[in-house]
Amino acid sequence: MAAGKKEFLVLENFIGGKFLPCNSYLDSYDPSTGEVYCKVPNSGKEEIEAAVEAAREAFPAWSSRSPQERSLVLNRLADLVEQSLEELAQAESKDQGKTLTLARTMDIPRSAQNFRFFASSILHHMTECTQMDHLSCMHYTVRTPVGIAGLISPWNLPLYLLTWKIAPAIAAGNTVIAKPSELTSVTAWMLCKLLDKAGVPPGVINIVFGTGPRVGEALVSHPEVPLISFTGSQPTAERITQISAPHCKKLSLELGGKNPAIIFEDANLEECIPATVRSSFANQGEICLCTSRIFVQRSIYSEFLKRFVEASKKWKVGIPSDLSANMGALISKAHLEKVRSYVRKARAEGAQILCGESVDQLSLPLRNQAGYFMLPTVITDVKDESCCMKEEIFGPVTCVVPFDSEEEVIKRANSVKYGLAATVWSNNVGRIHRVAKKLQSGLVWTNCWLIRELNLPFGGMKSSGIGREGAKDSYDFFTEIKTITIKH
Ligand SMILES: NC(=O)C1=CN([C@@H]2O[C@H](COP(=O)(O)OP(=O)(O)OC[C@H]3O[C@@H](n4cnc5c(N)ncnc54)[C@H](O)[C@@H]3O)[C@@H](O)[C@H]2O)C=CC1
Ligand SMILES: N/C(=C\C=C\C(=O)O)C(=O)O
Repeated sequence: MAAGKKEFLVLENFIGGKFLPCNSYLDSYDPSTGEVYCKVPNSGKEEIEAAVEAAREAFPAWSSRSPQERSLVLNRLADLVEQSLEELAQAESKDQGKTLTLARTMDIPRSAQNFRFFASSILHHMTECTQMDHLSCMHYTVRTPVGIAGLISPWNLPLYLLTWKIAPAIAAGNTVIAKPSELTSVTAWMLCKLLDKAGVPPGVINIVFGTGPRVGEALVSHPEVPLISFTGSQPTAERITQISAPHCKKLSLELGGKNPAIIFEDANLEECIPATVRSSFANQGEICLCTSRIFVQRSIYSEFLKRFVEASKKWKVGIPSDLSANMGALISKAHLEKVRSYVRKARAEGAQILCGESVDQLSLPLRNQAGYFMLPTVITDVKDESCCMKEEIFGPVTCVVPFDSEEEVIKRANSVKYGLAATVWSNNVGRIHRVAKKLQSGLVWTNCWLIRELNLPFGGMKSSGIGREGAKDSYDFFTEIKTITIKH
């Protein structure tokens, strides 16, 4: 390398158990500095063809292994991810912009847990049997892996969401072709280095890097990939649905949210305020489960707002390696501009910006001043019809509005196209059950946020997606069911 010339981390595709270079590469940025630091393969149809061939060859042997044998491999992968926790967390934080603390305590531990969880749950599935004695018949169901699974994941929780798809797919006996987001590909590439040691045979997990329109569409439209699991935005899901429709592919779509927090006057504000700050701003607000509409009962509205703004101002934005930071950088310049534009639109509509963007000053070290940082921003005096109350912003921006009655708040909470996650804060158990049941939301957390039970269904209603993931739901999705009738 010539003096003064910058060295980049150069990723390679992983196909058939081998790292393979690509003809062209994409720039990948460090969100905390705005500088290019990594080159990501810009793959296309050719690489998908090679991956399909490898996955097709690996399928008969892998799908014939017993669940116990596959479970051992998944457990070894979990061990290896845990052993590489620090290295993976450092890489995830640099690549995505999230704090090192969050990558260490949430992203990477959960990635290991995904493998360990499905290593266990695959051992416990049962099928059904019924009898028709009057016809001397019995009927039973069998489940078989679907084949080659196409897995497409986003940039907000890169390894966490990728492994949430890979683990159940291979546990059920499928082989996979995964396409991580082109914005955050590094930890997926690092995972490939662990596969051989874990005993994953060549071709069982193939990872192909590149953009959605090029390599993503080549994967989705491939006739030999009968199943697509996708997490990302609603417009991309629409496109995937269109492309896969002629092939009648199985689809699981985990999409966005416009998640309400409903705070009744009997809520414990000591617990509710810090939890709602976290649910609004964790991971820079870049989690599909983040709160972005806070409905507060009028009798406690002023007190809540004052305390919530105070707490939001203490949610520290810092460089990702700063262990005292609560929030790092947003994913990209384009995304930062998009999130900021919502704050400008709110102001133009007459809303008040109580803290954050355009109100407070962000202080950053010199080398991070071109990074994609933004302060946690709280908006009020905003109408339910405003785009800030309707559209997914996917950044550190949350709106706080008052409400009067239970009936009214349910109606308003349900008045958006999304239906992913809600939180309800109250000490009245009857009210909690009533409200939770009436909310159009795949997940409702009461008096808490983001406590995950991986056994139970995860997914959204309305434009938040199709299908559910979890122990039984993922098994159902990644297998085909057949009913067999025996006359005896
Ligand atoms: N889980 C969620 O709710 C997420 C929501 N978003 C939302 O989406 C917005 C845009 O973010 P993007 O990164 O552009 O999300 P996206 O939905 O475009 O990207 C997600 C994944 O889909 C792939 N992809 C994109 N176009 C594709 C296509 N035509 N065919 C196949 N794969 C394709 C991408 O390469 C990436 O791997 C964000 O501002 C946010 O509002 C983004 C990421 C996650
Ligand atoms: N799908 C997303 C988050 C999932 C979290 C979980 O399974 O615990 C997302 O942010 O896109």
